[in-house]
Amino acid sequence: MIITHDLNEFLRERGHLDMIDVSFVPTMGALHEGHLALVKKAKKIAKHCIVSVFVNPLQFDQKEDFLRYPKLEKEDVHLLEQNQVDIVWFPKVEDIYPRGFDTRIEIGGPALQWEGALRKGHFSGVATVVYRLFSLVKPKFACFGEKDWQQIQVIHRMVKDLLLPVTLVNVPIVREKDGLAKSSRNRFLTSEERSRAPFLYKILQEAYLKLKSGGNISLILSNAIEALEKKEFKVDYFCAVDGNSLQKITKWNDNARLIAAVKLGSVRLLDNI
Ligand SMILES: Nc1ncnc2c1ncn2[C@@H]1O[C@H](COP(=O)(O)OP(=O)(O)OP(=O)(O)O)[C@@H](O)[C@H]1O
Ligand SMILES: CC(C)(CO)[C@@H](O)C(=O)[O-]
Ligand code: BAL
Repeated sequence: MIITHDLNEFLRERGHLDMIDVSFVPTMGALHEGHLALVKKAKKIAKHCIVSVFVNPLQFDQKEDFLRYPKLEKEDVHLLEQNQVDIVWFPKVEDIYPRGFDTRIEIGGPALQWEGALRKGHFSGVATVVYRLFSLVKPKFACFGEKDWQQIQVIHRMVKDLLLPVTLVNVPIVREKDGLAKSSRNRFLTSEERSRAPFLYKILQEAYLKLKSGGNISLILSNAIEALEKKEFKVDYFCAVDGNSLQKITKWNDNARLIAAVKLGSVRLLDNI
């Protein structure tokens, strides 16, 4: 496995794979089984797999969130080595945003609500970094996790609208045994919060089953929110939406998605079903 922090070295090594199928997994590091599911999928669909590890400053609206984002380079390299990745690239900030860089990608539609409304500039930061990474990596395939459902829809919109020559592949959510969606930020839960955290998925599942069997959407959602608040989750949103446009729906259907973001202590949990 090639491990590089140097853009020129990365491009040289990438050049050696140029004529061959390459899949790409962009990450922010502190890798766990969720990321590894993306890597495994990437390895299945293409001959070579490239992983990037870059904590993108542009997508953080809270400085403290950026500063405390876990950095575990040695452990990440070890996990990727075990999974036989071809290249792991740790870009430097100046490689992604060189002096004078002054472009932002702004996406409408699926980026406007939920995470987009609550985290100012977040999806513009995500889209801009993903576009830059795609330009440098030139992958045939790129894998993204369904844990960040809205992010996937935003990136699909960008790829479609800007005619990017990449095929996006979605990977289902990987969960802990108790149902909590794996996430790098889970490590910041206290042990008491960690034991309460799976309640979010439990409530999502219960609401989903009721919605699927034709129950009243607004009643089911308000009961779910009430149950979460009773357990002292601060609910940012818990909503039934169209799975692609992320617009609220009033009637459950086959393309619907239940999405949620809640705060538990200092951690924001994202999940969907
Ligand atoms: N539990 C999971 N199941 C499937 N995919 C996941 C999971 N966790 C993260 N991913 C995916 O891995 C990619 C990189 O995500 P990222 O590095 O931000 O990790 P993360 O665990 O989501 O961290 P955090 O949400 O705390 O920022 C994204 O496509 C994300 O959706
Ligand atoms: C796609 C991504 C790597 C862009 O920084 C990030 O948003 C993430 O880890 O989901
Ligand atoms: N995993 C999504 C990226 C973020 O929360 O910043």
